Amino acid sequence: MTSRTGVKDPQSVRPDGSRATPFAIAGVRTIALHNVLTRSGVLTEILRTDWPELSIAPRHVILATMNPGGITDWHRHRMQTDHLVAIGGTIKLVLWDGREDSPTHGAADVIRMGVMRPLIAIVPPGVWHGLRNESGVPASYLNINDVPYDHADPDNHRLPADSPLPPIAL
Ligand SMILES: Cc1cn([C@H]2C[C@H](O)[C@@H](COP(=O)(O)OP(=O)(O)O[C@H]3O[C@H](C)C(=O)[C@H](O)[C@H]3O)O2)c(=O)[nH]c1=O
Repeated sequence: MTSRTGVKDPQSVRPDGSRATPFAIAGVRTIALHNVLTRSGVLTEILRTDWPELSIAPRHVILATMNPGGITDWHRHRMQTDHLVAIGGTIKLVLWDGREDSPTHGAADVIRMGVMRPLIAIVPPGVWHGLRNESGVPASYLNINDVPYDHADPDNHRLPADSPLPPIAL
């Protein structure tokens, strides 16, 4: 209930800036990336196959650019595990667990992605997800995954961006 004193903030981050709470959806996680200041600018390692946190063999990489305010459909994959990395602009990634056999079925999460605090957001198969470009400029991301895209039989199932089914808005 809202009182005249307002609603107190819960803890959202730890003193080191990491998330204070685990993700609600089983299997959703992030890998922190690190910017290195160089003589000429900034350098960021995006992915190394010798990282122990990496649980896929990367086999397909796409670069996608979203227009300012652009939004994708809700979609999910049967086989591929998306590894999403924002490389320009600010992107809101919204996730909803549609896996009937999941212990967190119905749960939702939000991950904000941008180059200021780079990360890999990992989306397991079966988890509905959609992206919104929250910045006023084009926003780009890489999707690194483990199943080469099949043009004749795409591993994509969709709901409209404004579907009333998810418990959370894109
Ligand atoms: C993924 C892909 C797509 N395409 C073609 C097929 C369509 O004509 C067009 C757009 O693809 P799609 O409608 O799948 O794009 P989004 O809905 O933005 O979704 C994409 O970005 C989100 C975050 C995802 O997780 C998907 O894996 C990825 O498909 O590019 C290709 O030619 N090659 C490819 O590898």
